[in-house]
Amino acid sequence: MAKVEKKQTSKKNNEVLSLAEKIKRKALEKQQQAGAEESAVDQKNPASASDGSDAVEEELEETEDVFESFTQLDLVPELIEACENLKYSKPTPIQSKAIPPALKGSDIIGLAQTGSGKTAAFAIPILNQLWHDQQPYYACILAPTRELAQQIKETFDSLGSLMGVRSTCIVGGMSMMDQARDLMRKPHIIIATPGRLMDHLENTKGFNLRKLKYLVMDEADRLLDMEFGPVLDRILNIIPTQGRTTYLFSATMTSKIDKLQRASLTNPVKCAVSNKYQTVDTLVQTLMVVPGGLKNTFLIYLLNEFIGKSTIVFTRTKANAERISNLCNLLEFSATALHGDLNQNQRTGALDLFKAGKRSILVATDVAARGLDIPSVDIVINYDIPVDSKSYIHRVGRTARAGRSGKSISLVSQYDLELILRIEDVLGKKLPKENVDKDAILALRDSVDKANGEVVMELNRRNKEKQARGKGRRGRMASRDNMDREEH
Ligand SMILES: Nc1ncnc2c1ncn2[C@@H]1O[C@H](COP(=O)(O)OP(=O)(O)OP(=O)(O)O)[C@@H](O)[C@H]1O
Repeated sequence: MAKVEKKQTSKKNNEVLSLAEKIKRKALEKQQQAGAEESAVDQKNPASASDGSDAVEEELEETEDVFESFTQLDLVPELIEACENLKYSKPTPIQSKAIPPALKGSDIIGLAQTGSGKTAAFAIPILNQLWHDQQPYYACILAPTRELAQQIKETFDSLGSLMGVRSTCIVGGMSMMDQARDLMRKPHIIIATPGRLMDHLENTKGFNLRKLKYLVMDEADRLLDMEFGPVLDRILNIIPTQGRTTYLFSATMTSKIDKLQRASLTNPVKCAVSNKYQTVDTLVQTLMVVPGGLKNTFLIYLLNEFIGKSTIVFTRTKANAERISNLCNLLEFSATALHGDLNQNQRTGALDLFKAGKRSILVATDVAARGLDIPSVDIVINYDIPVDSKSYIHRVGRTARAGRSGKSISLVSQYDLELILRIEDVLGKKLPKENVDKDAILALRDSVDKANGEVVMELNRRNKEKQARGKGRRGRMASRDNMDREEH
């Protein structure tokens, strides 16, 4: 019996694989017909893909604080050398704006587009001061997701590599015991997600932040929103206000005074490089209007068009991320999924595979929307349009970072029209429509639908198995530790 089932499954798999071949061949033929030349022109001159409606951009705020090198910034030599080692030839605009007042001891509200070097803008002044005043638990950096916290730690470690800086990452999903041991080693810098930090403040003997000198909220608008609010208030109540410097950084900042007051800033200096929800000029953003029931087909068509490019596909739900990732793999695109239903090892593993180029497609929920810096990402596809316009800004900001070019395409169904209008409103421009060959897309429909059916069946089977084993996560979902999932 088992053998028959296995044979049938393998027959089905073969069928789907040959369909995959067919899909790829068709799309490649189409691509060749369209001519490689055209796409080369678009890549060299990304603006040519837009309809020109985005030509008028509001002027950026004054650029008087421009520094041509880090040596002009009055930093300790160890930091200047670390910047050189990282190939940072000169400060980015937000670094030029934020570092001088930060070195003078001001609280800072830093606003600049995605990928513009905000992490170093707050890390450099902290490390510079730490050099003069080495103390354990000197600075605490809060971030909304575990992966972002880990990445910020890596930036502190490389910038502080010549200074003997000790840092530790305190995030959910990892062993409390190991983290308590790391905290007992008295690191200078703690990078944490709020829920897990609070757990340690309450439960880890000998750990407190009474002498904290710097508090940074990266992705501050997210940390100050409803979901993180209560735990953040508790953290802010515990740590000292006297003698503490506070930095808030984000690409999208709340202007609500009550929210900012919550962070108890003292005469903050506003360092804004972008003066509204702004995306970078090197990013080409388009949309595709997708007729009902054709989203998967449009997506597979696009992935074929961009075959070999490093792509992030964003979905609204964990289930969609899992399904799309499986669909891609069944059709022989190399994909991996990143969402909050995976355990931390799986999450880290998926991200590592994608970063190392071992998978060219990352299918993710908004857990990957903010902060992640993967310079190789060429394309962002919004399979589902985000409900929150800010999320759109952060998602598309995973490409076109640090002056590179990149492209984002949003798949817009009839139900998303209002959302996309809101996003266009926030961006202050219309998103041009992608030119598509509808016949070429429709030719893929049956094959993609069939493959999707296979995937849905398989995932249902796995879910039933999981339920039978009683491994539902529902009970754990509500816990504070899972707040850094960044999913609703
Ligand atoms: N002065 C510099 N010169 C060159 N590259 C830099 C400089 N400062 C930072 N970078 C690089 O720019 C990239 C983006 O930096 P970072 O991740 O800090 O951006 P961000 O502004 O925090 O983006 P996001 O809003 O998406 O979190 C990183 O790869 C970083 O190493």
